[in-house]
Amino acid sequence: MITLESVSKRYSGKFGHIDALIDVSVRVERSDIFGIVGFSGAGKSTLIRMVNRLEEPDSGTIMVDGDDVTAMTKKQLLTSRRNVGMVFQQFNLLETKTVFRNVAMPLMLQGKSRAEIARRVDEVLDIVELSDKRDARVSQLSGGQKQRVGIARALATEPDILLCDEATSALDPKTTEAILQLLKRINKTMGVTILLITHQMQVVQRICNKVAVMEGGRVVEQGSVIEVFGNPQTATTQEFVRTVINDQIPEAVMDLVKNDPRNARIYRLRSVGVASQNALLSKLNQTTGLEINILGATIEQLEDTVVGVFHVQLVGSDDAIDRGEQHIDAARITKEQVRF
Ligand SMILES: Nc1ncnc2c1ncn2[C@@H]1O[C@H](COP(=O)(O)OP(=O)(O)OP(=O)(O)O)[C@@H](O)[C@H]1O
Repeated sequence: MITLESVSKRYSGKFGHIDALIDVSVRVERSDIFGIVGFSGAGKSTLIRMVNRLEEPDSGTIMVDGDDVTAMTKKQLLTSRRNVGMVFQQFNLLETKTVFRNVAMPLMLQGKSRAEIARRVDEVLDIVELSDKRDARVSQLSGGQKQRVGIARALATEPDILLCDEATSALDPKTTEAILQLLKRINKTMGVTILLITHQMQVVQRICNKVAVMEGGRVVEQGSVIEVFGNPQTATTQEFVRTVINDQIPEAVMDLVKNDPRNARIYRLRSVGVASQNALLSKLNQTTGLEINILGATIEQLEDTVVGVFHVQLVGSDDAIDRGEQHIDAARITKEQVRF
């Protein structure tokens, strides 16, 4: 549905150049909620702006719904943009105009009739649950209500794709959650594909099914949210995942372990689904006779499953611990020895 293939973009200026995107390839399927996460300056905004050609790539191709965006004429591009709604962090609304007027704007630009505009605006205001504010001025609304207007405006032209540029970054946690649930409902009930950029992993955890992690203009990791959260490969991804799933052993626990004179090893285990983890630990104990101490555990829900990080101390002979390791590998649980 949206495919970026080997896209690169360099900004040049007085002080040299910046490679904002380096050989970026991303594939968003129909009905995905695809999150792009990264620290400031990673290239997220540049990437999302490529999809409706607010930015021109230096090289690579960008396909939206089978059409090559980079090869479009101005007229074709205008038509294509109607199919791609955009939601902004700072809302980008006309503050002194009414909610109705703001949402009507893209339809007016399309030359729709007054009756058609009124019908569609009422329809989308109902979707974002803001019908009672139809005639209020935007300046009188709260941040969350403003973002609902922004989403209604983006949906007015009945797009198949919604691009969200840090859509919840200016909102408090409760309002963020309400807006995220609204986006999820729009995705599920209307089948709208959502591509969003964020620096908050919580946003990805709450609503995305796929994620790409960006760093220094490159996509360093991408996949299903469960794959990436369950087994983050790069240091940057691990840092982001850690903001949602704590994978550190509490210091006080570590101190106790350090002073334990017995032969032992500590492992960080990552698993998808709790059942597998629980079964493994009891099996380990039964078959190897190891003493197993859980030093910490974090379990977080992702989509319809859970991802867990467990720290376990295996106490016993080296031979028994080696056999324990084999059981862990056989259970397809990702393990990493924690050294101190
Ligand atoms: N128009 C521009 N001219 C020059 N450099 C730019 C321009 N736009 C972006 N950049 C640079 O390109 C890099 C990527 O910027 P981009 O805005 O895409 O990152 P980002 O991940 O969206 O960051 P943030 O979360 O802070 O918005 C940065 O180093 C930025 O300074």
